[in-house]
Amino acid sequence: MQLGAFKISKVVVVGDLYVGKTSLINRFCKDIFDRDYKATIGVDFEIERFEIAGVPYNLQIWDTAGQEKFKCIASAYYRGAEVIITVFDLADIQTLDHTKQWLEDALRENEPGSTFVFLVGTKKDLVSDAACERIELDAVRLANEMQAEYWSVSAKTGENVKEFFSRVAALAFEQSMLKELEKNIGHVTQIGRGNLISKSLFLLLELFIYAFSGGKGRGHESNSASLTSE
Ligand SMILES: Nc1nc2c(ncn2[C@@H]2O[C@H](COP(=O)(O)OP(=O)(O)OP(=O)(O)O)[C@@H](O)[C@H]2O)c(=O)[nH]1
Repeated sequence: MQLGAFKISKVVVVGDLYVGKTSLINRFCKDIFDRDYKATIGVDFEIERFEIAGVPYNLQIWDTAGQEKFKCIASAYYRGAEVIITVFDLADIQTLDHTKQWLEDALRENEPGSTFVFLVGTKKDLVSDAACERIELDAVRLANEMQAEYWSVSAKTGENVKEFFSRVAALAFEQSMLKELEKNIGHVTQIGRGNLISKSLFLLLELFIYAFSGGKGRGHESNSASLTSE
């Protein structure tokens, strides 16, 4: 199967300084947590490898600087994002107010309707369950306005981090397949005698049959797809 065309998706992580963007990425990609703060200068990125339904698939995760003075460097990397993750600190409610602006800046560099948006509250370990629930009322309302999916996580304890990125990978993978399908919708392949079927549709069907007949990747599983992070 020729699946090379959709094997990488770009994910851009934005938000105020000190909200925990680097820590979130490091917990997921390296399974580490550093309590010392080192500001991101400009941008940085990690590539995380998955296997979805037996297909190798990569997420290129861009960590951007929250500091104002680096904003113009970081914004040069927003283009071509399939996923935008807007991050705020559950223990610093002001950072939630700034997420809309971060999202607008990131969306400006991308085609309308071409990105999945997530709103993520970090440092869940620093707030009580009751406080978290109160903040989440506002966060979910804002997420609806932003047409984003809301998640709360802790890079320190690791709570929800794998689950969150599994969801990101599953949605990005699905989006890549649909894009591939749209691109090739005109190209038809003859299957057997007389049956015409889009090559990509055929490919998709093959993939789904494989996925749902137990052809799962190795390693941890998410709610929505079987993923292996290598
Ligand atoms: N308790 C706790 N502290 C966290 C968590 N995530 C990040 N931190 C701390 O918050 C501080 C800032 O984290 P960073 O990940 O560097 O923040 P950032 O958003 O990447 O910051 P910039 O690079 O300046 O944009 C660090 O001291 C981290 O240790 C968390 O989930 N829980």
